[in-house]
Amino acid sequence: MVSKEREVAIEAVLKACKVCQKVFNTLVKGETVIKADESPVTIGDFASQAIVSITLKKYFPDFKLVGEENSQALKESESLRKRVTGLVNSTLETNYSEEEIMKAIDRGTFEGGSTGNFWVIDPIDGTKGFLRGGQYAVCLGYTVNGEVTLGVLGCPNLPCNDMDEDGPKGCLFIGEKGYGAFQRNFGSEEDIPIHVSSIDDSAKAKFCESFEAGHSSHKDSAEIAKLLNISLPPIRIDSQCKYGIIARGNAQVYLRFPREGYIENTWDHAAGSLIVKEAGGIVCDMFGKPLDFSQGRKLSNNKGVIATNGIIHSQVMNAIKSVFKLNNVLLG
Ligand SMILES: Nc1ncnc2c1ncn2[C@@H]1O[C@H](COP(=O)(O)OS(=O)(=O)O)[C@@H](OP(=O)(O)O)[C@H]1O
Ligand SMILES: [Mg+2]
Ligand SMILES: [Mg+2]
Ligand SMILES: [Mg+2]
Repeated sequence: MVSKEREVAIEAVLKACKVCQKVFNTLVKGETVIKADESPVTIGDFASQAIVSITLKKYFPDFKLVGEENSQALKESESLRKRVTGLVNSTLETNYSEEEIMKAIDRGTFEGGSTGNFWVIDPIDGTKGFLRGGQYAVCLGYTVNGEVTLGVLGCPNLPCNDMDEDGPKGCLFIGEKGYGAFQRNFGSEEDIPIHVSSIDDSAKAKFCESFEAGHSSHKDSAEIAKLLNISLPPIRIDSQCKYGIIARGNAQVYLRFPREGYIENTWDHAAGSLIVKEAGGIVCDMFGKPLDFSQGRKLSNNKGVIATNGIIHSQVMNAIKSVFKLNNVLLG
């Protein structure tokens, strides 16, 4: 059975991907703003969040949305406001006012929590990757009583076939609780079932991690890979595309060890973690605890993220334990 939420999420993410691709080809200096946490946000992030919000409202007028972005920077800049409004209207073939666009973006201020139904949007995950022409993803999750039940990732720059850079690019990953995980290539309507890799020997495994060492310690992951006898170099890509490549079996392990004190945002993990689980994998934090999406806008009960193909999960967790013990870090 295909839920209405799933079809709407696919429509929203595809339209948002379209605007991101449009922005990448026309982005000029001054259309990127640096936020208080020093991360970048572009007119693409704002336009993408507005498009997802408007699309959700069309089908679910009372929807609630936890979104990464808000309209503050647009309130302060007429040129950004005009540009985002123009992008949304040209993509959706609509005629919304600047105020309506900002209101749509600000639907994303919902605080989340453990009850009721709400959506979770990262309009561009991997904004730095997006700016670099690398990997990024539009990530939309749906949460029921604190649990993610639907996830759609739109990955415009990801190769459709394995990691073949010379072949076609652009695909969606779709996961719905209890119904498995699928890949749909841009321009196609076929949902191809995907499954995690069946590799059971960690020495043959590949792992992936953040492109940015500041987002996840490359040094810790290299030590863990060594203990697991992994000899292949890591796949370093931005965004939740990492969950996508675990889900379809291009890599067996995703390691994420953020700096001390960093708490993950729900929108950085909601959609991707469900897709890996529905593809047969396991997702948890660095202590082995399941990701807890019931705590509001952040994963306050978790630290770091580990995703595996399931088969080698306990080997990976044991390697993590011994490396962090060696480094005198207390594991809870
Ligand atoms: N210090 C720190 N530590 C860990 N994670 C952080 C940190 N700062 C930001 N972020 C979040 O990381 C999101 C980018 O995803 P990745 O880290 O997987 O990709 S990459 O590092 O860009 O390769 C990125 O998502 P976007 O803001 O959507 O790009 C951030 O939410
Ligand atoms: Mg960001
Ligand atoms: Mg993000
Ligand atoms: Mg983002």
